Amino acid sequence: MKCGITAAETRKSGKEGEGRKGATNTNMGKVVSGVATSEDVSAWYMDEEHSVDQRQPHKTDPVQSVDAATLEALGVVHWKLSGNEDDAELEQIRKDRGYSYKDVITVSPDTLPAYEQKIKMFYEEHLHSDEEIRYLLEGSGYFDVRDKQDRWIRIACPKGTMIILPEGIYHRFTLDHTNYAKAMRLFIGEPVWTPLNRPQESHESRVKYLTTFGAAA
Ligand SMILES: CSCCC(=O)C(=O)O
Ligand SMILES: [Fe+2]
Repeated sequence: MKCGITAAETRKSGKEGEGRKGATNTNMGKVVSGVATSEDVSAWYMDEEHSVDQRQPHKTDPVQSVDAATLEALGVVHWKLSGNEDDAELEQIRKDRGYSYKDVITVSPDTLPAYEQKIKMFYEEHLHSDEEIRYLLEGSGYFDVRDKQDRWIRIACPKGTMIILPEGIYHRFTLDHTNYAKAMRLFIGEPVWTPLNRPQESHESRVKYLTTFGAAA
């Protein structure tokens, strides 16, 4: 199901966990069945407790939730799928968006070569010259993205999360307390994973991102 929802729907659906049931999202072409509500995404503004383990949730007190409409305005789109590799909606998204390449990465101390180095690299604030597309098959983790005021938003990605970060957005990734994430990586054509660490203000992908999504909300 597509989790991007309109601001109006977000207002109607009310508190997290009380979303409208049984609605049909007709906006997304063939991927239409399902429920688009605020309970589909769990995202929040991060605290600034730099001394606390990055794998902790880093919620503020009180929690400042971020809805799917806010993420969408940053160019971040996501779906909640089954978590199976042969998910029919996944195949439809791949077809619709031209994701010809796929592989699977398992982020855990036992499976990922140069684990410590990669974990550190994933958590350095960076951007890419293409979308970053991940589909969580097992385990979980957090993607953090910068909002328009340069605040960190933490997006919880449990199994089944399909998330697309747009080209040029500043972001980072961390495992959570489970210390394990198995994810499908998707790409259009030959993949380029190179992280371009901040600052990248004159990089054409950053300029393009700001032109498309940069205007203050
Ligand atoms: C959930 S996938 C692991 C992180 C990753 O591949 C990345 O940040 O590029
Ligand atoms: Fe990245």
